[in-house]
Amino acid sequence: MQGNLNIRIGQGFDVHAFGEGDHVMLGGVRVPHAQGVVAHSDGDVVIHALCDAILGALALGDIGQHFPPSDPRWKGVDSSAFLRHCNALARERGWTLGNADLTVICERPKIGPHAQAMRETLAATLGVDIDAVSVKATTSERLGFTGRGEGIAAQAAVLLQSV
Ligand SMILES: Nc1ccn([C@@H]2O[C@H](COP(=O)(O)O)[C@@H](O)[C@H]2O)c(=O)n1
Ligand SMILES: C[C@@]1(CO)OP(=O)(O)OP(=O)(O)OC[C@H]1O
Repeated sequence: MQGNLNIRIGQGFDVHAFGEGDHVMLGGVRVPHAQGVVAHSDGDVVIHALCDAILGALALGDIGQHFPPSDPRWKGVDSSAFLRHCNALARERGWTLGNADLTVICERPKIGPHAQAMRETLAATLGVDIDAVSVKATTSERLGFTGRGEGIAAQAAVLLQSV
């Protein structure tokens, strides 16, 4: 028996096309790369997928409804602000992040060397222990848009638990 423990799950997915630039923001970490991404904000696919997972668990829509791409306030903004907002929505409703499991899908850049920094940064932004945040990566074996190096994708799964 779980007693009075309430839990919610959520999942999120995001994609950005590669474009001009010399780095990509991933999980709040600046990762050097031969290209940047095309986005209204800083284009952090990891944080965007994580925000959508949290919003999904709360049944509160998606990131584009909270931060419309048509709104100039979000132009070039650090996506950590979106994550703090989604985390606050959860806390206000009596939920805390149990854990988040994140997967980055791209051929390049290599994520492994940056995964620990992403975990630390995301855990600090969310106010949770680093053990609650997992960052994984996979190529798509050169198949599809990620395989051709046209863009980068991220998936997120979260569990929220009642405080
Ligand atoms: N952008 C990426 C993609 C993958 N990795 C790591 O490489 C390992 C092998 O990836 P496969 O797609 O061949 O399964 C895997 O363990 C990933 O952690 C990476 O660091 N960056
Ligand atoms: C983050 C927002 C902010 O306007 O824009 P983008 O940076 O383009 O990213 P996307 O993943 O398309 O999510 C929609 C928007 O909420």
